[in-house]
Amino acid sequence: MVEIEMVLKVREVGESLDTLFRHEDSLDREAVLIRASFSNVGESLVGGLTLRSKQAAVCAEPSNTSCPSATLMLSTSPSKATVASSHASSVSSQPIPIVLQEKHNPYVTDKGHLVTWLDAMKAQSPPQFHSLHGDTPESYDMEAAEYAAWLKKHPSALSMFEELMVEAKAKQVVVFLDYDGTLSPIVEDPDRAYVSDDMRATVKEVATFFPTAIISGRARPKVYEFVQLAELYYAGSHGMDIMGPADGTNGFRAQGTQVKDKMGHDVVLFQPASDYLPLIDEVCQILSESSKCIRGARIEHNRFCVTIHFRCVKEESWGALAEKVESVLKDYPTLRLTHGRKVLEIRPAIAWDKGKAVDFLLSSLGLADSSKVFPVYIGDDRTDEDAFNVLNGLKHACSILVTSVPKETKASFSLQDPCEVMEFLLYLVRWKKQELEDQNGGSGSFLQLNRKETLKTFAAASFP
Ligand SMILES: O=P(O)(O)OC[C@H]1O[C@H](O[C@H]2O[C@H](CO)[C@@H](O)[C@H](O)[C@H]2O)[C@H](O)[C@@H](O)[C@@H]1O
Repeated sequence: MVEIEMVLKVREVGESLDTLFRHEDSLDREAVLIRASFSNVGESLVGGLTLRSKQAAVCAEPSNTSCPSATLMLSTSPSKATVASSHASSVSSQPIPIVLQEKHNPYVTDKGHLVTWLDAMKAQSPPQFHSLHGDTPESYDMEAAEYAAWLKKHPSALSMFEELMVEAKAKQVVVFLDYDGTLSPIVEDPDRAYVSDDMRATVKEVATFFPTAIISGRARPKVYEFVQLAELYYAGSHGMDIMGPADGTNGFRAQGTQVKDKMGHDVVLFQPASDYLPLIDEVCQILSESSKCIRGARIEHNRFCVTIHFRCVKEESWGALAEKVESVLKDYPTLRLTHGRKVLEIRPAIAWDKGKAVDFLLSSLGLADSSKVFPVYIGDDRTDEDAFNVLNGLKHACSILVTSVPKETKASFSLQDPCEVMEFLLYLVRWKKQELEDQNGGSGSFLQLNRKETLKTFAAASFP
């Protein structure tokens, strides 16, 4: 079978590929299209490329060496165009769709308004609550009132704990945790976003009772370096790099390719965007060079994504940084831009995100029956909204946003900061212990028995 490398461009065409080939004016493009046409359009195969219909909404362009090698499946409409990497197909029969997007700049926000990247950078960096309203007693009252109103829609997961656990009773609780801003506090230097020893011990205990995964935008090895708990599942690069213990935890074992980690342990691995690695390396290198002149800018290689930090960049230079990012990204149509807390992020334009990672982990752990499972997801960032969305589609689940200011979110509940996250996790552990005790003939209210003790532990927690 002939291997063809190409960039996939999805577009709506109302005519057959045969017609499209004839009308193409670019020589290069014709060359590829002729190669495609020789295969006879219509459920045929060209070098890993399946053309399912004459009404295909796809045209392929010749690649340069930086393009991901193609293991592509095309279908009849842009919304169905799919790309499947060899890794993905080994554990998932569903090909992963390509994300269709508007031009890189300006782009469409969730609300459908066209905004420039700069506006988006400002929007994701709202001033702290106090500076929004000034520093007068009235402004404090106003903020308190706004927060109280918001809390009615997204109540504290701590105050709702007992009600929540009524729903969780007799179900398998699965815990999904974001890293930055959830397990560790937000700090200026991403390399110093440590998790406290108390938080580590808490997560370790959580994992002894429930299958537990950390789903982060960071490179998976970096999260592992911070957390250092081998019993967890780790999904790095926004879920594009999933690893878990091969022997499973709590009797649950995720599917994936079995490999050995650096220490020689057997682990399972699932990397739906592995074809993109060379491309991401290249973009990371270019951006690291081109952003050198912008003081405070920092480029972080997150394996399957590139993160551009602007937390330490003066606001007057944000536009210049956005321009640098745009000028690089326009040459890479198979990559897309998202954003988080004072970061822009470049990632493969495949429909894979933290929500898909949650879905994947649940089904690969054999926990896809939503009537028997109670997933809990805790996260603080825009990228966690994809996971909240998935949980909202399940029968029983608990989605929690970590924030101390009102924010637009799909999460049902809230916690203020990592300290409260730890308190909630301790509640979970104690609830489980109580449940096991009750099964053995004990009784009593979890909160009555444990609240004082929990708060004591929580107060002793330190976050560097
Ligand atoms: O999905 P997450 O685990 O929340 O990771 C998202 C990004 O987190 C990190 O950046 C954020 O935390 C930094 C350290 O506190 C902070 O300096 C930065 O402004 C935040 O956006 C991480 O460095 C990124 O690579 C992750 O994508």
